[in-house]
Amino acid sequence: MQAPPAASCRTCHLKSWSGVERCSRGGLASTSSKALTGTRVVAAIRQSASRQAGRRAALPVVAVAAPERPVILVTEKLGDPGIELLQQTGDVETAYNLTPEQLEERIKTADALIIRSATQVTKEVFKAAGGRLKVVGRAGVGVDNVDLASATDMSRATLSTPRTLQAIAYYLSRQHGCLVVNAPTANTVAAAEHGIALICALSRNVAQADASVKAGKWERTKYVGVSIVGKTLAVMGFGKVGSEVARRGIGLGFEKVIAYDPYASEVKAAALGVKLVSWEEALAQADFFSLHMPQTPQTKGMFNDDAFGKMKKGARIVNVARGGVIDEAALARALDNGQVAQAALDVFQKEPPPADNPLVGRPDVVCTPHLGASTREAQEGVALEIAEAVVAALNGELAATAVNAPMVSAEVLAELQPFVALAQGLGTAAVQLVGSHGFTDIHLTYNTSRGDDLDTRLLRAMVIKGILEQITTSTVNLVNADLLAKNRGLRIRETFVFAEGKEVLNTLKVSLGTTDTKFSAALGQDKRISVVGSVKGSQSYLTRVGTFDVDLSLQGIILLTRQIDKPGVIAAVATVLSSAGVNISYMSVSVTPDNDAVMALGLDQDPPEDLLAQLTGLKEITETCVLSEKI
Ligand SMILES: NC(=O)C1=CN([C@@H]2O[C@H](COP(=O)(O)OP(=O)(O)OC[C@H]3O[C@@H](n4cnc5c(N)ncnc54)[C@H](O)[C@@H]3O)[C@@H](O)[C@H]2O)C=CC1
Ligand SMILES: O=C(O)C(=O)COP(=O)(O)O
Repeated sequence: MQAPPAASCRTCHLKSWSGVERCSRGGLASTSSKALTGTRVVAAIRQSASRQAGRRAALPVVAVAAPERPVILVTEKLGDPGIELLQQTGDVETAYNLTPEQLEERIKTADALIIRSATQVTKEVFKAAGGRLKVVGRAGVGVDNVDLASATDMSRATLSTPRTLQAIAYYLSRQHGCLVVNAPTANTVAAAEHGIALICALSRNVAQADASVKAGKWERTKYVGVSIVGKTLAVMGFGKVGSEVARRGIGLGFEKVIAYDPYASEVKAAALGVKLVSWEEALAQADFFSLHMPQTPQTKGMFNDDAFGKMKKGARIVNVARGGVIDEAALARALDNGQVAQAALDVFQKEPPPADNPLVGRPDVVCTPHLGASTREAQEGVALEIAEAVVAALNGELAATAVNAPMVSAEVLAELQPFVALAQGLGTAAVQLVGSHGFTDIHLTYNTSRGDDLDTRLLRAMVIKGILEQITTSTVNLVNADLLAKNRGLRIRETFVFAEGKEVLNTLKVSLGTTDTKFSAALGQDKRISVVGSVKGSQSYLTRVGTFDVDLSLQGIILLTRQIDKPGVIAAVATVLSSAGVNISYMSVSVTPDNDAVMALGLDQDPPEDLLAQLTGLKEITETCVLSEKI
């Protein structure tokens, strides 16, 4: 078979032979843009000589003839400036309110798809696209309606990457597949303004009073409100939107604006005059709650019976984030018993909410139909932001907001592949050791034979991914990792410890700048949270937590216990676990000369809360911490 056409990289001008691949120096080959103006790159797999010989090898793509202009399908209302920009590049087709079946039909002839929050881009949609779809543009922040794994799988299915790269390809997304890009900043202010609008509407019964007047009534005593002055506002989730709400809350006259966000920077909060507090403090102190955390496994249903029960009686709640962070049935109960006085909801567990939603019909609940991002200005902003990103993606360029962009050259991928899971696992483990006050910076120490020649972009990105994806909606990749960390006020420092031998990486240490930890043994001598790991065989291992040596695979669930080393303690822990039916797959114990010990146990399942309480109830156990799945 003939080699595909050569093309030169825009960055380094070296010849590249793949239309959408990066060259070895990280630049993009220029055939992809050419391909989209004159030909279309399709995922035709070229069998290499070595594959025919029974081995798998790197498989380039081939350019074939295709229509001149790409087809861009827009399935939700997009601002005119965005449409105009897209029309300069491709044929724009708008088709709103498609059923899933209609979308699956239309997608077959699309090169790009632009959506907002209502279009579900499922596995079936990617399958139906048959490899033609190159980019999905989300005109807004949340990409929870896009099946990112399927965007990934699609490219794997069509391009079958070499076996040794599959794991890394899974993490980092494709060189040849469907990109997903979003517009994460242009609607921040709009969402914050909507939060403020709902706070005001709630405190003065604006919506209910309006409906009453329009119904011919004049109920002045029924709609007496409450003042904002003298009250405390708790901003729950102090990211882009939350911090803008806090800034505006201070201007509105709230006596105190506090924020709960275990991962936010205290410096950033203090600069806005906001005090970061713990979850319990926020619940106990606030009169108004404004929710701005993403929906993640950790935040799902976090406003439940227990949380409402800890609030001041008569608290008011506004949710412009995601419906799933509130347990809707629990909120209805809290409203029934007066624990919560009123709520204003822009988002719902299911949208549009079904007829039996327990909140929508209530007079003490104000609802808007997911309008947070719906201002003219924000929609123009996201339309332009997403159009630019989609055009760039169609031209084979990287967008800073790419959610699954091409990453690094195949050579670097291959070399660093064993360490990718390690870097992400250490980031995930480290952040789970942080207490409620967060951390200020990340320090990475590479013990490597390459010294400072080691290309750390990928590993650094994976550590940041491990950390940030536990705490934000952002999807982290090589392109945006440093920017996302910087935006959160996180400083990153890297140190190289030169090692003898040929190992690319002997150990990686991730240390977070804080003394606030859920597990004090995780603090190193420098009083920072630190974890160290290495790769043995192809497995990632956690080898040190704070000053304690451990030896445990970084997969699955890890239980850390700190204890006084005495005969019988290990057996007592094992007995508690086994009596609860929790299987221990592996165990390592590290003891200091003064009998201070840390035990690391690999568990087959998450230990229930009461089991941890039982463990800390044992006289010799001083603390416990669980590093959960997704490591
Ligand atoms: N209603 C609407 O139309 C809109 C809704 N949104 C939603 O608003 C939310 C926030 O968006 P951004 O501020 O842009 O995201 P962001 O990623 O900038 O901020 C999210 C913040 O939540 C914090 N967080 C994570 N886990 C937490 C936890 N367990 N407890 C407390 N805080 C936690 C993170 O540390 C981060 O600071 C997202 O869910 C987004 O989808 C955004 C725009 C419009
Ligand atoms: O950007 C977000 O996350 C939003 O929730 C806005 O959704 P929308 O674009 O208005 O459907």
